[in-house]
Amino acid sequence: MINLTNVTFKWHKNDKAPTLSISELIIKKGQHVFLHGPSGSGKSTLLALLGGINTATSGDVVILSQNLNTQSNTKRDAFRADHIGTIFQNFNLLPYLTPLENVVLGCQFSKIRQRQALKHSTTLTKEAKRLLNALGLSEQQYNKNVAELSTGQQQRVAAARAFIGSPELIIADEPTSALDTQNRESFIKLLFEQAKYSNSTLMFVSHDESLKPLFDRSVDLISLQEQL
Ligand SMILES: Nc1ncnc2c1ncn2[C@@H]1O[C@H](COP(=O)(O)OP(=O)(O)OP(=O)(O)O)[C@@H](O)[C@H]1O
Repeated sequence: MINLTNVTFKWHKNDKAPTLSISELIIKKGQHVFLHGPSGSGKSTLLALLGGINTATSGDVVILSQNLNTQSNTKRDAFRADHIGTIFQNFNLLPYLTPLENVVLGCQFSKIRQRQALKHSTTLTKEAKRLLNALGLSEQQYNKNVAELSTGQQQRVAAARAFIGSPELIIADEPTSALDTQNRESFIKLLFEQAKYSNSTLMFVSHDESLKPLFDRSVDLISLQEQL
């Protein structure tokens, strides 16, 4: 599913040392992976490589048998729309759309994701409702102004948007940092249920190591790079 080989990444050509240097990282399909490491260790940088937002300075970043490092920006954008759902730390919801519209938007740029969504429900709106319900947002909130939702409610909308159309990879960058421990755990369990339902691999980043036991596998970015 994910296969990184001899990957280095420098933000600037003249940087003395790379921000990331990973000899090998293999993630199997369907795994729920907890990626952790101290602040500044490169977690978000790695997620940006996996999502094809940035490309490695050297090495291969292969996702679903496609080497993102040899693809054009346009191809990587299309690949991301078709195969990757992202839950951002600050959620990145569009404030002028309702929660329901925000979720449908998650598959607007991909025919593949739309087709997948329509396998589960008869319309995209119905599928968005199914996901919002499964992720714990009550129906009264579906057509509200997004700006009027609490942090926890916005997080559920962001997760439903990532999952619509069952992308093979879900990338979640510190999505629970604003929640208390109990809400964090229950939200993560809902994420796992959806990941299972859509057979998605989950890459979840957090500082909070107490969450580690909930996951199938944990990757410590510092030790990963020491394996060089
Ligand atoms: N756009 C950028 N331009 C230049 N350097 C950057 C950029 N973004 C991040 N960096 C640097 O890359 C390094 C890794 O940053 P990154 O955000 O990936 O770490 P992180 O582990 O996700 O940190 P945190 O846990 O604080 O979010 C840091 O030294 C940071 O200063």
